[in-house]
Amino acid sequence: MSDISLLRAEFPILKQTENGQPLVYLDSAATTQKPQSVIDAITQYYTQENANVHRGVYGLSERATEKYEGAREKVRALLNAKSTQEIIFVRGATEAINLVAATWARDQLQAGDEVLITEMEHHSNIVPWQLLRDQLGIRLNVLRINALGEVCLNAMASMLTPKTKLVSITHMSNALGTINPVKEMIALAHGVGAKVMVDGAQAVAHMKVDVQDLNCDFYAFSGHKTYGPTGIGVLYGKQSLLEAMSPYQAGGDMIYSVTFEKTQYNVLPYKFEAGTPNIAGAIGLGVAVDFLNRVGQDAIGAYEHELMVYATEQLQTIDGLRIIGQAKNKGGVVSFVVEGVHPHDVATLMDQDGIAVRASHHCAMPVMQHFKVPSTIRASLGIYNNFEDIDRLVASVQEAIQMLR
Ligand SMILES: Cc1ncc(COP(=O)(O)O)c(CN[C@@H]2CONC2=O)c1O
Repeated sequence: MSDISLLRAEFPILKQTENGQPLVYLDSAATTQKPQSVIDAITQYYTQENANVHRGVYGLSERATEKYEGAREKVRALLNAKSTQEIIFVRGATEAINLVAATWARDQLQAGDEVLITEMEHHSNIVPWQLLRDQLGIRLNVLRINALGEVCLNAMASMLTPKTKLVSITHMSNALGTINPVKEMIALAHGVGAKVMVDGAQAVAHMKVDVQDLNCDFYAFSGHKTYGPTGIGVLYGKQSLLEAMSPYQAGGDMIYSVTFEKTQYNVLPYKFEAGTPNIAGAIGLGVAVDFLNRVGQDAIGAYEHELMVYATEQLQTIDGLRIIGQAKNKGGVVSFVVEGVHPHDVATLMDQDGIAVRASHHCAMPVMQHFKVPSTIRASLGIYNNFEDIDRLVASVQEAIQMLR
């Protein structure tokens, strides 16, 4: 692992204080902080390279297009996709999932067909399928989690039927930290002919993702959770599926020719990229990919795992504190509740100590229902966190509890 103190120095926001204390940022599952290289790339685009892409026949536009499409190639390589035609730029994981629901699913699913999700999904991988259930009459089946926050492959196999047409699963839970055995889950789903969408929002910044090795049909992630800017994300899709899918949004750039009688759509990936894209965001994402490649996704995940284990051990010494989510295979997320005090009150007091944690249902209300809690306090890790951050977290939790009890 690269020198953490040198890596921390690349993140300007970490130099500031919060309520007079050095900031301890422990909400990377919500959004990661941005390295100076990403910030500089966006500034450089707007100060030296700004032009619309794909259509200009002048140097500025050609350079902007080169940067934009260069970012797409970086993402292709990061995911080990076969072709840049399989890399669609969207706003984030939410839009990626909604795009599949609005196109592939609406094209392919009919009343009585089944979609399988897990109990640990983020709302962005629950509600789109509920909308289709209510509109198309499909069945939405839910693979339950156990007391540790894990799914069971045997239980999944027993829920798959010839009517299961889509399995949509998170790679890593934002609320629990559970890392799912997605490769095995994909193989099980393909065994009954179902396609598989993987929500990778919490995975790409923490582990190497190889979409060909996984053999997933779709894979989604958000740039802002991978040290990139907000408003840019990626949908990977197998080219054969994307070719057959109806367009998602209609307008400029997604067309080849338009008459009032008929429109011929553009080739991939542009068929799914209507209108002026988030050019600066994509360029920023490309530089974030450079950062991930320089530090190493698996190295980041391994370091965060060490911090997570240390944080769990330290927090568990606190009377009345219960860790929510104790999967054997777990990423850099520690969710917990404390008997007799509300998560929001604890997090609010922790903010006074300069500690930034999330107190919420984390857009995973079914997970909260499963564990019978209204919300949790969640500390989620990034490459810039260190063991001192964990010590300050634990001390601040202890102090907040004493004040509240
Ligand atoms: C597993 C998962 N899927 C999808 C999303 C949606 O991503 P976008 O908001 O980028 O479209 C999130 C967001 N995570 C939330 C956002 O804030 N805190 C969280 O844990 C997520 O954690």
